[in-house]
Amino acid sequence: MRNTLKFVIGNWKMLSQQQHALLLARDLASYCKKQSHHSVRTVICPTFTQLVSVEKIISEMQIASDSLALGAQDCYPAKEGAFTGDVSATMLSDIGVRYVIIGHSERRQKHHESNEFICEKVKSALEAGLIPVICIGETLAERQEGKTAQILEEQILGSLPQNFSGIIAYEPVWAIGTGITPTMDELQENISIIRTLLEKHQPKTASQTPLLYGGSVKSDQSADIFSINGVDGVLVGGASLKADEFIKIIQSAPKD
Ligand SMILES: O=C(CO)COP(=O)(O)O
Repeated sequence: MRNTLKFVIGNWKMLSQQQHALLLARDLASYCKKQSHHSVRTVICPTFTQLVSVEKIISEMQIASDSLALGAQDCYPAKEGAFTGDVSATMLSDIGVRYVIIGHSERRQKHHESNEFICEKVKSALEAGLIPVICIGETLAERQEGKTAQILEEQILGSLPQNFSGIIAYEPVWAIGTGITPTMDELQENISIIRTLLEKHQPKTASQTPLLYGGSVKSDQSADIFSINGVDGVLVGGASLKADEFIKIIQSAPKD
């Protein structure tokens, strides 16, 4: 899977109002319907309240799921129960969601999510048949203290269950929403560190694990990011909310 398939995942965060979300989904679905190759998989992750209507658009337009798929931004690690305000992975799967972002730094920081809690979410997503997209990455302070490799190792060790199967997104916290991206050298170095850590801690599945980059990805540098050895895709925030910009990013992915 790693060598050929490229992922372009749009994380809409809590940034899309309903009307905008529906228009965006329609535009992206029309583009993906015309795509003749299936070596690029686009995944869009609207907020919970928009999942059903976006799923309806994708299914009514009969888009092949290997071209455009639906993702959620989080899930709770229990099948059901008295968890006010939460949504389980099974509930997401039941409405046609196929991917779920887990452990985004905005949740790690603003909702105080620990690696252990994230690991429970990953397990529940896998049990529900969803493909988890686990976010890892260092803060600016950790980077400045030279702790990047240590933090990445702690996150990989703590957030991933044994024989993990899913996707990893490297999102340096200081690059999210700031317009700043790592230099290509720094990105190459950190991608290599993550690959080595995966081989060490997840020896059975590391070679099959797609590794994405996220953090201020725009269409003018996405081709460079794709050209980095070991990068299998991008996780896009702000730029995924504009159809033309996001489509340019999809187009910049190498096609086999
Ligand atoms: O957090 C991100 C994707 O999950 C990145 O967001 P931006 O692309 O807006 O920096």
